[in-house]
Amino acid sequence: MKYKIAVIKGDGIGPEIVDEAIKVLKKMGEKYNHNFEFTEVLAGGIAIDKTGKNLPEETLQVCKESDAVILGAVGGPKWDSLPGNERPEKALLALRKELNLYSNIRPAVMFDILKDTCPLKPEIVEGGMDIVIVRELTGGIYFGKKFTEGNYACDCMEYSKYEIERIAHQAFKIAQSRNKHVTSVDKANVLETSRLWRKTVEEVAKDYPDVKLNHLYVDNAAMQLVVNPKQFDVIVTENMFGDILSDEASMITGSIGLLPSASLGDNNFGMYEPIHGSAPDIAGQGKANPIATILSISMMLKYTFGLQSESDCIENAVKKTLSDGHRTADIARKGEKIITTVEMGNIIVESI
Ligand SMILES: NC(=O)C1=CN([C@@H]2O[C@H](COP(=O)(O)OP(=O)(O)OC[C@H]3O[C@@H](n4cnc5c(N)ncnc54)[C@H](O)[C@@H]3O)[C@@H](O)[C@H]2O)C=CC1
Ligand SMILES: CC(C)CC(=O)C(=O)O
Ligand SMILES: [Mg+2]
Repeated sequence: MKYKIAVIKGDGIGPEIVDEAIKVLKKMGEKYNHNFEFTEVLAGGIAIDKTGKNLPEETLQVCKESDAVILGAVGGPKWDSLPGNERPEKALLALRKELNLYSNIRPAVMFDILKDTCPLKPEIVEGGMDIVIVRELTGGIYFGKKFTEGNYACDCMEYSKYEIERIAHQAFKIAQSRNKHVTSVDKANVLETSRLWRKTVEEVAKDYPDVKLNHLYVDNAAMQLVVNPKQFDVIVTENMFGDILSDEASMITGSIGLLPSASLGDNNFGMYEPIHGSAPDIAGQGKANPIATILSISMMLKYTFGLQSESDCIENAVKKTLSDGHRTADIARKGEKIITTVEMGNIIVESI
C-alpha cells in the first residue's frame, strides 16, 4: 500500500531529527513492504528565507493532499523580531487550524531504563509515570483575539462549548482504553473559559460512566506532576496549559527530547511532531535527541495508518537501544559515553 507523507523539517534541529525519523520509516518500509512516499515542503523560518512567507500555499496544499504530515520544529532567534503574524511559529498554528487538528495527544511515559535520569526523589521515580496529555490545539489564548496598541497588548482566551466537547470526548475515549481516569485541568477559580470547560467536561463525562473524572486547577496540577505523577492517567486541558504541562512532564521522563505527539482531527489524518521546539542552542551540533521524532513516527503508523505491529516495532527498537545503554547528551549521566543524533538514528534503524 502507498502512504503519502508531507515532510516539514523546519528550523534549528528540525532537519537533523526529521532526517533520522525518515531513515527509520524507510527501514520500516523495507521490512514490512510498505511504500512510504515523501514530499518535502517548507514552513517556518526557512520558508520565510526562501519564499518570503512562513507558510507558502504549496505547503498547505501538499499537506491537505497527504495522508499524514511529519514536522520537526519551527522558529529561532533569527526571526524573533518579526511581527506576530509573520513569525515562523505562526505557520505551525496556521497549519493546525487549517488542517483542523484540534486534538494533541502527548504520551509521557517514564522508561524503566531511564529512571535514573529523572530529577525527582527516588521514591517518586519508583512509582513511575505513564500518562497521556490530551491538549486542545486549535482554540484558547493562542487563537483568540489579539492586538497591541502602543503600550497596551491583549490576548483573549476564547472557547466554545463545541470545542471543549470534542476534546473531552477524545480524552474519555483514550481513558477507556487505558486506566479509566480523566483529570481535567483548568483555572475555573478565575477564568470564564475554565468555568465553561469544567461544566462541559462534566456533561461529557456522563457518556462515560466507566471513567472516573476529577478536576485540578492548573497551578496545583503543575505541582502534583512532580509530587505524584503516578496519580494521573489521562490529563485533558486547554491549549496553553497543555503546552506547558507537557514540557514539565517531559523532564520527569528524562528529557524533552523523548516525548512525541500526534495532532489529530476528525478522520485518520494527523500531523506528527516532537513536543519540543527547534532548540537553537544545540542546532547543527549533532546533540539533538531524535527519539521524540522517531516515536512520533510510531504514533503515525498506529493512529493514521492503523499499523499497530509496525508501531510497536519502532517503540521496541527505541527501548532496546536505550536498554543497550546508548545515550545522546540530554539523557546521559556523568561519565557515560555520548552519541550523536545520527548515531542514535542509525542504532535504532539497526535494532529494527
Ligand atoms: N513545535 C514547534 O515548532 C515549537 C517551536 N518552538 C520554537 O523553538 C524555538 C526554541 O524554543 P525553546 O523555548 O528554546 O524550546 P525548545 O524546546 O526548542 O528547547 C528547550 C530546551 O530543550 C532542549 N531540547 C529541545 N529539544 C531537544 C532534543 N531533541 N534533544 C535534546 N535537547 C533538546 C534545547 O536544547 C533547550 O535547552 C523558539 O523559536 C520557539 O518558539 C518551541 C516549541 C515548539
Ligand atoms: C508555537 C508553539 C505554540 C508551539 C509549542 O510550543 C507546542 O506546540 O508545544
Ligand atoms: Mg510547547
